[in-house]
Amino acid sequence: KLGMAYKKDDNFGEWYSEVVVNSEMIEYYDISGCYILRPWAMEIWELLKEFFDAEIKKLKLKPYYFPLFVTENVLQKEKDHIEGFAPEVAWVTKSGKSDLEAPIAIRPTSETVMYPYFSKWIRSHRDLPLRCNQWCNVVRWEFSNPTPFIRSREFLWQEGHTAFATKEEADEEVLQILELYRRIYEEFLAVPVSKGRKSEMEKFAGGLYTTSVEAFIPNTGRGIQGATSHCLGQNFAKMFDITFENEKGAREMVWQNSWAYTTRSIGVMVMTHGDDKGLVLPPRVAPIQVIVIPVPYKDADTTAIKEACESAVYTLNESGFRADLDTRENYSPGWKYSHWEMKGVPLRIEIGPKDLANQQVRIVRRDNGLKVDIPAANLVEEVKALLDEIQANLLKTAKEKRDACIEVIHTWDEFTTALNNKRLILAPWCDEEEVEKDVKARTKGDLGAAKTLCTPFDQPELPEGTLCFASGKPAKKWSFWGRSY
Ligand SMILES: O=C1CCCN[C@@H]1CCCn1cnc2cc(F)c(F)cc2c1=O
Ligand SMILES: [Mg+2]
Repeated sequence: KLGMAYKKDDNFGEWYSEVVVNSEMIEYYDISGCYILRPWAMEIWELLKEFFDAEIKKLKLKPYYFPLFVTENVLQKEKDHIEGFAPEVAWVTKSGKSDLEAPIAIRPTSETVMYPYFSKWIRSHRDLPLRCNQWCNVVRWEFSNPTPFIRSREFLWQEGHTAFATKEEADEEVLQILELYRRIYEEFLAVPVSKGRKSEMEKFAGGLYTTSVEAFIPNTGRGIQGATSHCLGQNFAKMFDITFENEKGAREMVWQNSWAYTTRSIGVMVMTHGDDKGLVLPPRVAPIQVIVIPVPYKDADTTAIKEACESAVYTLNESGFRADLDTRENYSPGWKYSHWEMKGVPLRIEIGPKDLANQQVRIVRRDNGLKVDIPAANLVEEVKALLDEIQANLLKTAKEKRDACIEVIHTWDEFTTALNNKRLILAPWCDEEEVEKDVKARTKGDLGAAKTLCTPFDQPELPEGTLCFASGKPAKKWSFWGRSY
């Protein structure tokens, strides 16, 4: 079956589920909250990984792989930050018919797995910095509505865990990694994000401070955390006794960071760019950037047409583009156009008898549907220019749409109105946690409460005497507020 049953602006949830399945990214699985990631998704994950891995190698990160399992007592070690998460932890309690001596947890994150060994490996300042990254899956048995890529009980991520002798080094790396996350979203996924700091209430409880890149989904009016980079301070060093002998022979605790992005990033891209024909892929993450389709005619030279298609694909691949051709005899050109539009391929090239005769090809853009006939001789430069333009256009369009959703407010009434209008709210705040809790309580509802998303590093001017929208106390900063995923 071709074409979408749901429209993005009419029924976003159904539209999204249909797009991820029809584009062959996701297959639903018989365990709720678990999904099969098919090649069209995994190839995107691998393109992102290729970029990120190369960048963190420049920052001297080393690849590790730690076990999937954590013992109960080790997991419970970090009491306060775990107890809030306890319901999400998945446990192995049996092997075969027999019970295990003690239940074993499946990692929901790897601090407690790694840090006992950081304590063992770090003795002297010469052992620092320690820079560890692992690509793996994690399991969090969440109960809120599961959504492919966005909220699943198992997901793929990279988790970086580093240790430094000084806070300055840790602070610097937190921001270096956050910039890589911004690049993942804006330069690859063409999704605009805001860099900022989480509030004391929203930060990782086990850490010192949390920074994040925040995206926004206009259709639902919800913010979504794109990635996160924490400075853990010396909290985990204290808990796991991770100390080093400094140059003067004195013992000190290390300063640590941890940071991650996940397969959720793919879902944010789908939600941002998809339309009523299906997926729309930014070229830099498109597994196929150009699909070439022969358009045979009753008495035309089908062999010559096919050869022209093959040579176009060859030329594009030789020039470093991900091009492919669809010569399946059992599907019509029209069917193929819809199929590859559903899969979000940025450019389609059609070659028929007329194109052959005129030594040209017809190129069709997926993002805006524009068709251009170009001389076959200019194929590579035209394709490059079009792909670059599509990449830039997708980010620009998404940024304009997101910015159009931002509403600056100054009073409680303006806040609640903006919230009901699915806006991304920018509000002056007194930075008091009690007020944050109060806003959550006052906005409770079946759509979820409003919360702070982040305090953007890029702060607008805060005029003297500006009051907090919720408490009326002197405002200290501008923060993004809204409902979230
Ligand atoms: O967010 C990151 C980046 C990568 C490494 N971890 C940090 C903090 C993760 C915060 N977090 C998040 N979720 C959790 C869920 C659990 F079931 C659990 F036991 C613990 C946690 C938990 O610690
Ligand atoms: Mg969670």
